[in-house]
Amino acid sequence: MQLLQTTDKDFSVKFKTLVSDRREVTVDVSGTVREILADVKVRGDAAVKDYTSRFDRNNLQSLHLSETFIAEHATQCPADVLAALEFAAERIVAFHEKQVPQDIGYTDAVGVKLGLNWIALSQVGIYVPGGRASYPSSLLMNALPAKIAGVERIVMTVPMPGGEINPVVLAAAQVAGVTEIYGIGGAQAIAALAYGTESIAPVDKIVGPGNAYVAEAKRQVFGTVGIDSIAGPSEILVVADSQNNPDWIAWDLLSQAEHDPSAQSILITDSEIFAQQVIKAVEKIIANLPTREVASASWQNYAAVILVSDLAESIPLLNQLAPEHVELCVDNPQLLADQIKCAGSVFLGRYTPEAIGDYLGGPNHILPTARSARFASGLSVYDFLKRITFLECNQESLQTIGKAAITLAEAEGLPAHAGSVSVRLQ
Ligand SMILES: NC(=O)c1ccc[n+]([C@@H]2O[C@H](COP(=O)([O-])OP(=O)(O)OC[C@H]3O[C@@H](n4cnc5c(N)ncnc54)[C@H](O)[C@@H]3O)[C@@H](O)[C@H]2O)c1
Ligand SMILES: N[C@H](CO)Cc1c[nH]c[nH+]1
Ligand SMILES: [Zn+2]
Repeated sequence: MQLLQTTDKDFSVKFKTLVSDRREVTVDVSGTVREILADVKVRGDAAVKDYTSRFDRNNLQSLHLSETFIAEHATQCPADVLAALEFAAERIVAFHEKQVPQDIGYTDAVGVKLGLNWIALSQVGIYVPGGRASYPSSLLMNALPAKIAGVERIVMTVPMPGGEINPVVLAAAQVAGVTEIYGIGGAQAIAALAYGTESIAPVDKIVGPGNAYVAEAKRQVFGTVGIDSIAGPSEILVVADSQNNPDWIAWDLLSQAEHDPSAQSILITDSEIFAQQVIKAVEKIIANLPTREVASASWQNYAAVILVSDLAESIPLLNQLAPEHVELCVDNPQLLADQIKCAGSVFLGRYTPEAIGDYLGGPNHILPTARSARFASGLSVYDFLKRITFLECNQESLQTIGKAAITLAEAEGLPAHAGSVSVRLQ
């Protein structure tokens, strides 16, 4: 891992490369994705099957996974794993149930009735990644908030590389009550959900994480359908002082690196000795780790240890990076946490490894990446709800507020607007 010091002359140039929001969106990916989307829009199931054969080495007869297939595979999930899924689901549900918002309804001082109702989306697509690893945890994080919001139709896609699926994914689907499942992934799955095919009816919104192809496909279908946020290749930024065990921090950095060659891991510390200890620990772990992504050159390009003279300096750097996950491994982490403006999710103290949040802390692990935490938030119940507002005047209240509306309509040069109010005032 490269070591950068904020006092170096070229620090700002090097830091800029870490901040680049183009890390996961190469021209190559957006061009490939555009072609896949256009092809699926025209050729439907046939195109989805072609790409699934090419990218997932899976020659599907049917995109849909039958009830029997799901049940047979789900029963292969070991009992201890099923119990852990159920435990995780309980914690995720408990946190997300607290998010359900209240409708608004009141009559104002002049007698106008006003209201705002939260309405669940009717049909959503949830993307469960499955290229390099399988993600039953992402299935729970996607589906449980949708269920709590009251979504009627939840359509899940999950790639099945080589025609295989981890039984734990299908057990998680049963825990979450997801039944409409298609064994497809990547941009072709996003296209099928957005445009529909012969065998998949289109949805209104697509949520969920995925690699650079999935993230780019969600960007490109936005407008045809809603999307949650860009939840692409994982990121972690650890702020740690020298009182930490370097091995613990090294594992934390690698926990996100192992997701993807485009993942990003950054440590900010105020101790050069500690920085060197963590770099060494990372190298030692990588040498013995079976996961290939962490050793890849592209991961190393986006990974760094930044040496600051005071940990207070970490805050402006962090807010610029807007990382998916932040760990604050310091005493009194709340002091730093209160100053964070841009991050997906924050983990406080030395005993809250980010991996706990990945599985069962409670908050959602589907979080904005590629600096989109500047304007977006993690998945929540709100993503599955929309709002409709209501307004009711009576003859008296229209008299009271109508004249100002006529004045504004005339000021905008829109006489029919003015007329539709004034005819009611006579
Ligand atoms: N930000 C979050 O909230 C969050 C949560 C969980 C996982 N993740 C991320 O999800 C991702 C999972 O990635 P994954 O690859 O394991 O699974 P994935 O399901 O996202 O991607 C697999 C699909 O990518 C497509 N693909 C692969 N190579 C391609 C190519 N050359 N051309 C066109 N399409 C291609 C294939 O269609 C394949 O089905 C990781 O990047 C991980 O960091 C993010
Ligand atoms: N760290 C991922 C989000 O970036 C979520 C995850 C699922 N399983 C393991 N990790
Ligand atoms: Zn993870």
